[in-house]
Amino acid sequence: MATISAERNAKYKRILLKLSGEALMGDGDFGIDPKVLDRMALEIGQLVGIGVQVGIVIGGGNLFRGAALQEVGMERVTGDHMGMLATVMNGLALRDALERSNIRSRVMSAIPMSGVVEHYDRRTAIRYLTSGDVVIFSAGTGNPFFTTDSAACLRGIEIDADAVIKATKVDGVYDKDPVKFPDAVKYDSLSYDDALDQKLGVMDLTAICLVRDHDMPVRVFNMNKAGALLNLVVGGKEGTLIDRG
Ligand SMILES: Nc1ncnc2c1ncn2[C@@H]1O[C@H](COP(=O)(O)OP(=O)(O)OP(=O)(O)O)[C@@H](O)[C@H]1O
Ligand SMILES: O=c1ccn([C@@H]2O[C@H](COP(=O)(O)O)[C@@H](O)[C@H]2O)c(=O)[nH]1
Repeated sequence: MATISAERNAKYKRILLKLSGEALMGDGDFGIDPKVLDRMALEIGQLVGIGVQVGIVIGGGNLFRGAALQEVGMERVTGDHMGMLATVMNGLALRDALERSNIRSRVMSAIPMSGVVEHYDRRTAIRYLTSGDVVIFSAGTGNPFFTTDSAACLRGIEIDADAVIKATKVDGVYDKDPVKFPDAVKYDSLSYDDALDQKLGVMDLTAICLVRDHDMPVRVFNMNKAGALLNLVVGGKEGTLIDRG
């Protein structure tokens, strides 16, 4: 059967996919573009179709970020709470798009929100993944002063994923921010220690320390490139690999 042979060929059997909240805006500057969500659902469905187990952490940068709210005068912890709630809204929107594409999915939240989404429980999440459901882990780590990159690495380690796959707007990790510096040079791979020493801004340093300490590989790729997610999951060369080198 095609599905079984593709599953055998997949390099990763279980992944933690980190989706940028900002990317959900599409061409807008706030909120959610339904076309972007539908495209994400299609690409996630391709993974499920070849038997890959998919956990997702979604960011909140399209709605609120605690640090930005603090800059305009709000107390930081309140701002972070708003940022985490933003990721729950994004998670609900993604679940809706997945289910419209007939992809079974669940939203779990690190902050209890009875009647809206399930409270995060690791063993239940692993059970859902094993049965083929996509699990969206929302509300970050549940704690202020963290980011969803850290949440993605944390959940990736907890669910024993084969890799954390960070979907972003750039096509990998560069020696400096490629959005600001057109002469930035891309890495095909680099070590955790290099990423930390060079303070590369593609992921926060807390997240990189966590994956380094648990030897969890991270791949950064451009989610606007059609087919890239499937390609990297079956072992194609996409983006940048961060590992122990
Ligand atoms: N050395 C670097 N290599 C690649 N990208 C970098 C680097 N330094 C900074 N960046 C920036 O990091 C961004 C990637 O982070 P991204 O916006 O996807 O994550 P995020 O802020 O965690 O997402 P969100 O909060 O929207 O969920 C890129 O758009 C790029 O501009
Ligand atoms: O564990 C967490 C995760 C996130 N936050 C807050 O949410 C926003 C949105 O997350 P992004 O990673 O920036 O997309 C973040 O800026 C924090 O304010 C949090 O407090 N704890």
